[in-house]
Amino acid sequence: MSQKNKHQLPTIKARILALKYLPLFLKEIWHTQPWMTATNVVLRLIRSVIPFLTLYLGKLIIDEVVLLINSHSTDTRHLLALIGMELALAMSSDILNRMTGLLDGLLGDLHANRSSIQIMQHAATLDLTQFEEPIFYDKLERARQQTVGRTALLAQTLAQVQDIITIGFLAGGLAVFSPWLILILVLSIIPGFFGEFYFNSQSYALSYQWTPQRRELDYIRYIGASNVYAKEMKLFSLSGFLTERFREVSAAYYLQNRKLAIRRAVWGALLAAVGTAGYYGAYAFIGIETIKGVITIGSLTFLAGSFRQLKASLEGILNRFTTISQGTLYLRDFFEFFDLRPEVISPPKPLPFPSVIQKGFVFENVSFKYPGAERWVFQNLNFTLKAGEKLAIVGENGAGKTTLVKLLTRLYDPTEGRILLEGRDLREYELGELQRHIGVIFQDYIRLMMTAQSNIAVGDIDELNNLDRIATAADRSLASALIKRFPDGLQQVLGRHFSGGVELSGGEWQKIALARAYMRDSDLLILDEPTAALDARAEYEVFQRFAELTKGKMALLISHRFSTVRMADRIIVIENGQLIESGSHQSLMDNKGRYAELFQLQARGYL
Ligand SMILES: Nc1ncnc2c1ncn2[C@@H]1O[C@H](COP(=O)(O)OP(=O)(O)OP(=O)(O)O)[C@@H](O)[C@H]1O
Repeated sequence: MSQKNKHQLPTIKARILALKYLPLFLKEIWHTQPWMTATNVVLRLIRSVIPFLTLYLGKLIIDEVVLLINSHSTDTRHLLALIGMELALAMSSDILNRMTGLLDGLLGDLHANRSSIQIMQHAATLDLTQFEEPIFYDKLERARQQTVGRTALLAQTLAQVQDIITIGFLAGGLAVFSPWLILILVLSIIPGFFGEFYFNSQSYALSYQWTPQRRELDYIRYIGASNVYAKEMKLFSLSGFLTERFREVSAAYYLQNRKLAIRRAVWGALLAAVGTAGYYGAYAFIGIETIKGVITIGSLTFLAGSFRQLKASLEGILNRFTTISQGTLYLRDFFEFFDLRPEVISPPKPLPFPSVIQKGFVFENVSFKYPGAERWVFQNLNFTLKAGEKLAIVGENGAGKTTLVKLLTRLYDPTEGRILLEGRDLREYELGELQRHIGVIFQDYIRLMMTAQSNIAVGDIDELNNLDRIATAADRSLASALIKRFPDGLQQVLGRHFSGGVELSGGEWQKIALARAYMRDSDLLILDEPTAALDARAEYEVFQRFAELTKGKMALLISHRFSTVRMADRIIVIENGQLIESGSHQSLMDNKGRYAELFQLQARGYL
């Protein structure tokens, strides 16, 4: 796979460094729900003492039984008291396990919800440019995908703390008897630990390297099963093409994964055998010491039990350490995603948006190329969008019409030159305020598979529940006739994505989208191909209303339809990144330049 970037692989050092994200993560968890986190920690602390107490009680019980047998006594009160205590411990242990499990689950769910919201909120602050970079998407994908992984990480980290305390007690008990046992113990688990650490690194590396392919698989899965593409999938018989690509990529990933899984299983078995041998070595040693009379039978069970428990806990800790350090690498992706900062931002002391626009917008020597692209979309573009003017932009496909809208709304900033509003650079205004004062309906407007009400309210989402306003907007865009036909009126779910939804035609969707423009009382209204899908009558009506409703306001129209374009006060023609003509429909026709040529072409096409 060509996209495998070896140099991007996280090194051991990177993994250790990534541990620094753990405290940040715990802080996140704490903020998710402080009382739940605190209760969880306290319960785990209590739980961590129980194994030691249980083993010690076991020793006391066996010694008591031996004593009773040897002394031929029938006074079992002490024995029963001890057994009762062990019973109480066993029950508390179970209850504590269930409670911590419950809290882990609840906290995990809360954290997953919280972080999903944080990811969406942060993504919304980022630049459009960032969304166009595959590396950004990979990072976002890893941050998003690991939501479940982070939930597990929480349980693992808390269990780790619990086991470390348990180990402290058990190791104390063993050390009192013989420090050698501790040494045997450590030696028997170290090989297994390194094995786990190594294989976990490999598996993270694999999943890291394959993020682009996994994204591609998700994408193919989506296209292959999407209602949006179903008709083309059928008519172009794309299913075979897509499944073949899916098979190819998924099989390659499977093979890599399988190789690793097999190596992991084989080495895991060998290294575990070393650990088991260590345990039985220690067992033999304790057994011999008991026969020699150095320790009691109760101590034999206590030590053997402690040893077994210690081994299990230590293995747990070491294995968990590798899982946690792997988890922290994903945390790194998560926190790095939040470290991404947008570049298109408001200045520290922004200008207030002008209450009345008098001079309009001026493009001053604006040159622009998309980040990473070679080709200039504009070079030294100069024009003015005057106050109160309705300006249409004409240009062939790819001339840069939509790009111009993106620059006006500061989705991008010019590469060179500047755009002025009332004589001041757009970058001096507060970004959010600027964008709120401009209403844009893009060519590829968002089609929410939600109610008609929500779809129209997109134009000013704060007015979601203002039904009067929504109904008026629908009236103005001719969407109201459509809504009357819906069984659920404004509550009708649009699109076929969810049950009960109705699908709309292209023109019907466009009427809904146009209603958004009337939701906002914007100073500048931009319609990018607003009527492309409308029939001739609807187009005529839409524009009649549009002219009335935007009287005195600025509007920018982008259209390939000259019947639309000619309604504008002024038309500019863009070609090869330059403005080549500008004027009213009549003056441009009289000019007999490019506009007149394109107009004639279209007119002939209609004949
Ligand atoms: N995000 C992007 N990254 C890189 N290049 C882009 C991007 N978006 C558009 N372009 C390029 O910029 C040029 C202008 O695109 P734009 O969408 O502004 O054209 P347009 O005039 O609106 O075209 P159309 O009439 O087809 O809608 C095109 O050559 C296009 O390939």
